[in-house]
Parts: sequence; structure tokens; C-alpha cells
Amino acid sequence: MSAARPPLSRRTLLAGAAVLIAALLPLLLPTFQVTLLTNILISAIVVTGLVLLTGVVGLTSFGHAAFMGVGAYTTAIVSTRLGWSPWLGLLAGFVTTGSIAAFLGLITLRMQGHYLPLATIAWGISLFYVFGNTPALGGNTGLTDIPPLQLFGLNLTSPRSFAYLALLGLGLTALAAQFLLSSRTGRAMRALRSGPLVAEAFGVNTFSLRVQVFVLSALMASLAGWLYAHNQRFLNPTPFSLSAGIEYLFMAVVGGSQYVWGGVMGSALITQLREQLRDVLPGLLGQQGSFETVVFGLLIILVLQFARRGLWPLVERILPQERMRLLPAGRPLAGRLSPEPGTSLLKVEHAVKQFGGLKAVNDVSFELRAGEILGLIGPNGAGKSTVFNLLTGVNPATSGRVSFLNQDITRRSAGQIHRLGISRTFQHVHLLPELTLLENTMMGGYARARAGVVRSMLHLERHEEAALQQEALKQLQRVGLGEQAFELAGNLPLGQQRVLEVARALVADPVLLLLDEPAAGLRYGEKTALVELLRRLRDEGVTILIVEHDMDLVMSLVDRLVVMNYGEKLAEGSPAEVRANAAVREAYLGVDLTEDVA
Ligand SMILES: Nc1ncnc2c1ncn2[C@@H]1O[C@H](COP(=O)(O)OP(=O)(O)OP(=O)(O)O)[C@@H](O)[C@H]1O
Repeated sequence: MSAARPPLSRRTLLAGAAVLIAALLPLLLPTFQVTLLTNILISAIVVTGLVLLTGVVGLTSFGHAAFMGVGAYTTAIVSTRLGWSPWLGLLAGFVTTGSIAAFLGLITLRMQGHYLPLATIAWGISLFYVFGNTPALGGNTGLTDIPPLQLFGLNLTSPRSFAYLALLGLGLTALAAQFLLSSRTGRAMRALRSGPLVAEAFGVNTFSLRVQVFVLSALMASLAGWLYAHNQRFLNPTPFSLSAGIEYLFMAVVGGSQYVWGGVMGSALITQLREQLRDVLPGLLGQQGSFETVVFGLLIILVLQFARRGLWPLVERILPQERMRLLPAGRPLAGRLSPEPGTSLLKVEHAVKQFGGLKAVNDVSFELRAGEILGLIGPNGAGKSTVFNLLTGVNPATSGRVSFLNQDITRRSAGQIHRLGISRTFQHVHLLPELTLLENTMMGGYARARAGVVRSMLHLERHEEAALQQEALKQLQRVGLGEQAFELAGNLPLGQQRVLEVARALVADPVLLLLDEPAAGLRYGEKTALVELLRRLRDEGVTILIVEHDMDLVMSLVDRLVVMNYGEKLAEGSPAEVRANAAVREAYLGVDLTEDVA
């Protein structure tokens, strides 16, 4: 007996209607409009790649028109000089563009800040000059007689038939991009936007992911170049110039660079507008010239001023909203074995961290045993966060040794340490505010799943996604946020955002949970609930290291304390021993260390 299918939502029906209209457009529009439509569709394929790279991951590229050129010139050469099928030209274009992008990506994607956009300008210009100055590519005169595409023996020479091919190209590209963004890899891509810290803490190899998305976006541009070459059947370097690359970025920004459909909308708006302005402006101004570029400049300033995220979010507001649908539950994720209570879990031996002349951590040693809650406390600037960074691979120790489950992790990366069973929260909350609590929590299970870019784009990771969803829901319920699973994380009060970070860390099924000031911003009742939750976690086998300023909470919660001051370990022991320690009392001058909350 099969389960009844849920009724189609209004949003799905609207999407279906949009697809139907798009499918009818090449038939209904006059020929010159069909040509314009094809140009929009081809541009939208390049822009979809930019949405993934620039909008989602945050790597700005001015040079993607050049990748389009590589795809276009490769198929032109393959199909004219070698006489091969244009379909082989598509593959050859992917190989050439992919290789060039991988090479450039490996060199440039380690760059931070404005160096990367400058590098994209540099190779954008270089490739443009290669197209214009290579005699075999026709130089500035260009290449002619590029054959038309054939499908099932039919020549795609009519504008209408070609528009359908471009529509199919964009449809598949946009669908793959949409699948990718709603996958494990997509969540990791979104996390990269604010820097590598969070993504690496959950096991993402951030450099590799940046290179993969860069190559993917270049392949999308290559597909657009292939379509362009066989539609125009003539090539010169102009459409692949730096200014064309900038225009594609305009399209992404105006439409909404973080949204696939925003990119499509931006392509349609800018391409249409350019045509209209080219017709109208010379008549209005009484002289010829590329005045549309000036108007585009003004347009982009207005969009940046009044709709930073582009125009698509304004469309989203009037579209019916739909709750994320859960996948049917399947096999749960494999769990980890908890170590025997009392066994040595984490050992810090004579750790030193030096920043120039400052020893932020100076010869600190302590041990953490399975099943306990250890508090790391100390006044501001004592070195607690620096110790946290040594344990999590964010900043390796200058000297000394850190070991976890008898493995030396002193020089391991954050991702490697996480995969061994350490999961963390952050002193300054790092969530994806535009995603739901459920999706944010699922990010914590990145290292427990495997699907990469290709499987995600083909949506072949449903089983893993279903298991991640179930695990994330379980952890949200565990921390008391189950009811709000489908709300946006950005709408939660700060205190609850911290609790959400605990749920995200728990999805990793950690052996050791590191909490960096989890009670900051919580109200009294929420703090009591947090203490109860952490005690319950400990009883269920999770070992916890907590850095916290709220002394009442710490004293009532932890089994043992390590106290730091000026980078050194000042004391270690039970809350009662630490309270009684004269040196600690002096360091905490004015703070009452005597009260309990729970
Ligand atoms: N990346 C860095 N470069 C230079 N100095 C640093 C760096 N990180 C920390 N420090 C310095 O190391 C010392 C210890 O800082 P740390 O942030 O570890 O203290 P903390 O105990 O966590 O303080 P707080 O409770 O205020 O967060 C401080 O003097 C700080 O200025």
C-alpha cells in the first residue's frame, strides 16, 4: 500500500505555471524577441555560476566572461578546424575550461580580501588578449563558419529551436544549482561566506570546496560559451571582455546574487534594459554612444542603496511561503562509541602560544577525563579563548603538546580534530541567519555524511539528507528548540541562537563538546535550562569543556575547574577548592565566588 501523496502547494503550482509559460515563450514571441530571449537564457547560465561563486560563497569574480570565451573558442576550433561534432566541442570546452579554472583556482583562491577580485581581473584581461592575439583563434577579426548544432539529425538553425535548447540548458543548470544549494555541500558553501572558521570547525575542507565551486561556475560559463558559439556561428573576442564579465556581475547583483532565480531575473532585466536603452537613449540625447553603461552604473548604485540583496527578495515577499518538506525517514546515521567514563580524553602538556612578544598561553597543562564537565575560567584576557583555539586547531600551539584520545592533535587542522570527535560552539555566534534552525543544525552533521558537489547537484543524496534531518530534529528537541525547527535562525533572540549552536555541535555526535561562553545573553530561566541540559548530556556520555564568565552558572555546573590568569594556570580543582583559593580570589577581586544558581 503506497502512502498518500501530499497535495501540491501553491508555490509548486506557481513554479509549474512559470515553467509552462517559459516553455511557450519561444513559440509565442516574434522572432527578434526570441533571439533576445536566447541571449537572456545564455547570460543566465553564466550568472547562475556567479550566484554560486560570488553570491553564496562570497568569492567575487570579474573574469567569468573569459571562461565563457574558452568554452566558445574551444568548440569553434574543434568543430571547424578538426571537423568534430559540436557535441564533442561541448566536452572539449568543459575539459579546457575546467583545466584552466582548476589551475587558476589553485593559484588564486588562497588569496583573501580584494586580492582575489584583482586576480580575476588580471586573468580576465589575459584570456581576452589571448583570444584577440592568437592567429589560430582568428585574432580580432574572429572565427567564421561555425557549424550549427544538430539534434536527432535536425539542424538547430532556427531561432525558435535554438531558444528551446538554451531553455533546456538553463533549466538543467538552475535545477542543479538549486539542488546543490539545499544540500550538505550547499550549507557548507553558505558557511564559507563569512570565512573559513565555522566551515572548518565542522570538517569542511574549505580550500578544496572553494576550488570546486570555482571550477563548477567556470563550467557553467563554458556551457554558455558553447551555446553562444553555435547560435551566433561567428566569434570574436568582444563578448568575452572584462566589461562583459562586469556586466554578468551586475546581473547577479541586481537580481539577487544569493538566489538562483535572482540571477535569472537579473539577466532578463539587464539584457532587456540594454536593448531598450540602446534604442531609446541615442534618440533622446541626440548622439550615438554606449549611454546604457552610464544608466547601468546608476542602477547598480540604487540597488546597492535600497535593495542590498537584489530584487529577488522583494519577489519572494509576495510569493506564497512554504515550510521545508522533510524527506521520508530512513536509516539513521552511524554513531560513535563513547569512551569509558574516567578514561583520559584530552591532555594539554606545557602548551605555549606566543603572539610576537606576548605569551597569551604560558606553559599550561591540564587533563580532561571522559564523563566530566570541566570549566576553564579566568578574567578578561587571561588566555581562555587562545586555549580554546589550540584545542580546536584554529591556532596551533607554539610549543607543547595537545592530545585527544591518545592521538597528537597539536598540529592537526580544525577539520581533522573535529572528525576525531570534538565539536564546538563560538564565543561570537556564527549561524546562517537566512536558513532555518533545522538547516543550521544539519550543518553540524557535515562530517557524518559524504555526498559531494556532483551527487548533490543530481539530488542523489536523499538518504543522507533524510538521516541528517532526523538527527538535527532530534538534537533540536533535545535542547528545547524542536518547536521552532522551521523558523529562520536570524529571527531567534541571541540567547537562543547560542543554544542553537549547541544543537548544531551535538549533531556531530561528539565525544567532547567545547562551549565558548554559552550562557552569554541568556535569561535566568534559560540559564537554568542550559545547566540542566549540559548535566543531562554529561550523564548521557558527552564530556564537556566550558569557557564561561557567569561564575554562578560555572560553579553550580562543573565537576572541576582550571583557572587562568595572564596566560598561566593559576589553579585547578573542584569548585569548592577553587573558591577557597586565595590567588583565585585575588585575581577575581570584587567577584562573588560563593553563590550557586541551581
Ligand atoms: N591573534 C592574536 N594576536 C595577538 N594577540 C592576541 C591574539 N589573540 C589573543 N591575543 C592576546 O592574548 C591575550 C589572551 O587573549 P584571549 O582572547 O585568549 O583571552 P580570554 O581569556 O579569552 O579573554 P576574554 O574572556 O575577554 O575573551 C590577550 O592579551 C589578547 O589580546
